[in-house]
Amino acid sequence: MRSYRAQGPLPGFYHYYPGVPAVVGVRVEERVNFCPAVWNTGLSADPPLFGVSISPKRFTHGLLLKARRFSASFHPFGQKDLVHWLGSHSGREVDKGQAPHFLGHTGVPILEGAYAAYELELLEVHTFGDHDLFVGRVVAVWEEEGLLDEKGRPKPGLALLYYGKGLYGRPAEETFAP
Ligand SMILES: Cc1cc2nc3c(=O)[nH]c(=O)nc-3n(C[C@H](O)[C@H](O)[C@H](O)COP(=O)(O)O)c2cc1C
Repeated sequence: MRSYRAQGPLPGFYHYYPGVPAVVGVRVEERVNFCPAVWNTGLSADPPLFGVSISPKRFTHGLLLKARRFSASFHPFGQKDLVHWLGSHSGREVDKGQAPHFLGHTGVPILEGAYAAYELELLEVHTFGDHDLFVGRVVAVWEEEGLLDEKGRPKPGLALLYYGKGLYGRPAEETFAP
């Protein structure tokens, strides 16, 4: 294998991809915005905590601090064009609230078409380098039963995967339970 010493920002810090992007939905008064975040992770099962790492450059960042609640939704690969559009335009320039969505129990906007979504209440924000980790407590869950298997997992081959630098894919339909 080739190796090189890491100095400063890496040209491609993406070797842990492909990842499943979460679409972060946030609303402040009438303003609705959506921002895909592939830097997302479960943090705790009990209580259910989920985090998204968002750059302060994003319009979403300021909205999250104001709203203190947000959604995170997970989408089929068929929605790749929409997810890519949401992730390549800023709410500062376009109204991404025009994307089809509904409001959850807590009033957070949830992008239509998801196989699953969380409603989260913002618990803490921690800065790690050039991104801030927004940690939310899951207060409601939405699931599209027809898109999930009997254990609540997305059906094989369904989820949208992000490979970085504008490349998307989907998982194989073949699965293994060793
Ligand atoms: C698939 C995908 C994943 C992304 N993941 C992140 C992420 O984890 N964190 C982040 O800050 N930006 C991420 N971005 C970039 C933002 O989504 C993008 O800059 C977006 O246009 C910001 O919108 P806003 O300015 O309306 O908040 C991602 C973009 C794409 C396309």
